[in-house]
Amino acid sequence: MNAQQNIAILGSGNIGLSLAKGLVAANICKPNQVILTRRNVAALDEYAEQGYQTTSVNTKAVKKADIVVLAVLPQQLNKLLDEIKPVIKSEKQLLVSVISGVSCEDIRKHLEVNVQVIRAMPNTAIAIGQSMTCIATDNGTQKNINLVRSLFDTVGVSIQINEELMTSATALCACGIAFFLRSIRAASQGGTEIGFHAHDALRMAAQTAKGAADLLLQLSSHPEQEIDKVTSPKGCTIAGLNEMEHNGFSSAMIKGIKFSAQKAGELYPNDEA
Ligand SMILES: NC(=O)C1=CN([C@@H]2O[C@H](COP(=O)(O)OP(=O)(O)OC[C@H]3O[C@@H](n4cnc5c(N)ncnc54)[C@H](OP(=O)(O)O)[C@@H]3O)[C@@H](O)[C@H]2O)C=CC1
Ligand SMILES: O=C(O)[C@@H]1CCC=N1
Repeated sequence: MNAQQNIAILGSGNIGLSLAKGLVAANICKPNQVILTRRNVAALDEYAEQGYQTTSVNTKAVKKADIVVLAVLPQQLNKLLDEIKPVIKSEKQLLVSVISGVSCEDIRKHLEVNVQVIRAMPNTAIAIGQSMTCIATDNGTQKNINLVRSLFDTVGVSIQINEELMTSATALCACGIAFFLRSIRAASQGGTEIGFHAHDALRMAAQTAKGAADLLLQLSSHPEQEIDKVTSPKGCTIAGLNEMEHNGFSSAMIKGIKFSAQKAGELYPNDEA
């Protein structure tokens, strides 16, 4: 982004603020180029103090912005689109939606404007530059796809996928953060049962999980290849692994991800009361 461009984040909650922090931390833009909105604007006071623009008036934010990020809940989207409809100009703004379960076409149909819409599915690790972000569009130009990918590449890794896979990407990557966090938490609880203080157990489990992920990412190897290096014959690793599998470890993760993806496809429309 150049110094004259602004990005509006409509719906500055968990993911909207994580995105804002990530973009500023990566030096993509200054806080004063980011316009944060939410209805309870007082909750954004600490961001206003840091130099971000804040407002509860979405139309004001859209008018100033080159890139408009939609980051409300699926059930809050229709009201938001009704509000910004009069100020969306197809030739001016690029819409980026991080909203789960809402297609580019759903958004254009509601706005009745042929604006470019690019979907991005990041996760909360975006705040520390470690997101896995999936990008999809049905009408974005290559130039704008490249722009959006370049934004998300500075705050993690992005890939472009077909739009029909976005609900699957939501489950695997966006919800996935929670699934891996819960497994680290479970490992730390096991660690406490076998003798470590809770804070030590959590740190040890988290660093071990990071090492496991980096083995795959840095060596481009397969999990089973790395597991084979850990499991000594008649050893304690295979004993522990098999006990976990007898209790449904892999099956629970697979079923959870499938259920999550199904739910992601059912989130919209379901307007907030
Ligand atoms: N959390 C995550 O890890 C991820 C979430 N997503 C998607 O991002 C979206 C947001 O999720 P999340 O950040 O968790 O949800 P949050 O509830 O934390 O954030 C939504 C924000 O939108 C604001 N909001 C609601 N209505 C309006 C409105 N009309 N105008 C302006 N702001 C509004 C709310 O504040 P207020 O009530 O004050 O208006 C709230 O701060 C969802 O669609 C979700 O599917 C995608 C990837 C990852
Ligand atoms: O739980 C949710 O619905 C959102 C979508 C992805 C992450 N959080």
